[in-house]
Amino acid sequence: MTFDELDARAATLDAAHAATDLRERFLLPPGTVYLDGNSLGALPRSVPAAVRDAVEQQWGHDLVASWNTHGWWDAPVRVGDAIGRLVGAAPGQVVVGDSTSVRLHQSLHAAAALRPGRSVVLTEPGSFPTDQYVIAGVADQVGWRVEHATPAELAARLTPDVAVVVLSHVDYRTGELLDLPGITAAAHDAGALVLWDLCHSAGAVPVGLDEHHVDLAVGCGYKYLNGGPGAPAYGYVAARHQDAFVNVVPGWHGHAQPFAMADDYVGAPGISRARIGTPPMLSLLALEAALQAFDGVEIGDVRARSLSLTRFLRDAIADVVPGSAFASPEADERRGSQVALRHPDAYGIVQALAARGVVGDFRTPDVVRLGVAAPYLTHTDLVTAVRALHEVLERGEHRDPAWTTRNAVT
Ligand SMILES: Cc1ncc(COP(=O)(O)O)c(C=O)c1O
Ligand SMILES: Nc1c(O)cccc1C(=O)C[C@H](N)C(=O)O
Repeated sequence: MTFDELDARAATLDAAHAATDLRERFLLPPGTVYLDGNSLGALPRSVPAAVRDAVEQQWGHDLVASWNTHGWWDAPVRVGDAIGRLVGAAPGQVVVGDSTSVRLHQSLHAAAALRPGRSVVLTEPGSFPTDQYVIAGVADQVGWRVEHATPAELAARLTPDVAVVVLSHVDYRTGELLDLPGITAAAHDAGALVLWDLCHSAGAVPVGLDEHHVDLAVGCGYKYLNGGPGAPAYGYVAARHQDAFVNVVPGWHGHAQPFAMADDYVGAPGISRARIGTPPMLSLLALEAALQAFDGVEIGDVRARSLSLTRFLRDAIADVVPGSAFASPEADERRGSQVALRHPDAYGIVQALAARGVVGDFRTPDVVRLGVAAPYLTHTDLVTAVRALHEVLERGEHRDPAWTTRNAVT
């Protein structure tokens, strides 16, 4: 296809998907094609005024009364319910606060308490580093052995000593989407629990936590949920596990009667039991405002748009850069919301693209990661990105010596 033909095809697809074009709900710099919403989501238009109000009115004027008058105390569960709608969890099962790493640590300890006598945590090789570190750390603390299995090997490795299976719903590097319903059911057949990391799927892919009887899940607020840098994470505890949920960090916000200031810990009923300490209120309120970008939108419709965009991007790259080595799966049902390419000069490509206003990211050792946050991207944006990629490669911009020094954060 020529670029003129790609432009025409993009225009047709954009018209067909006009109902899910939510670009107006975001503030993005003009001239930028932002393909890194799977690292830091874009700024929703609803956020600045909400943060200003939280700072000036709620904190600055109403002061400590805001814990009651502005609903600060209940925010972790209220915002949890809003996230729950996007990941298929009925109200009262998601709590917001702390980082994904902390929520993972907490959930793993809870899993150990729910499956006493079992000695293995089964996970995948090559998952996001924090997941690997936290799994190893908790395994040391509770006396588990860590075993690794690829998704294809999982079924055979589900022996009766497995306490919990911990997986990323979408792989951060390749964008591979795992079969959450099938794996969850297989784990349950073996008597194990499942704990899903939803960082790269929440807000982009339907998850169906309740529908598929997931036990525990965690995720961050700053990628496809657009909560901003350092947005608090969330944890899901299925209602059926809440009474037996042991909170390894039993902070006072999770106490049944926090203002009784009791000497002994008694966990609150329901999901509040998973609360820890004072949440980062400003960030939590920013996340709550950010979630308004999904108001009136079904996640299935976001997914349909995302699939059209990633399919179009993949096909266009294959067309324009023959021989492209894709790391992300071709089949729609196995691809999350990103297109990842392997290239020996991946770092230089990402830098050269950024110099042209096309922001993706590099993941070691050789991955160009193009995240596709469907609400604020169009097929036409993607032609701009592919045109830039074509020109970078044709002109050798990716081999510019300026790109040999790697930045600390990419
Ligand atoms: C799969 C996955 N898990 C966890 C994290 C992050 O954990 P934390 O929020 O603790 O930095 C990320 C991204 O940073 C991630 O991609
Ligand atoms: N959480 C991040 C951070 O604190 C600094 C820089 C990047 C991030 C990210 O979210 C990276 C992201 N999880 C990834 O998939 O690579």
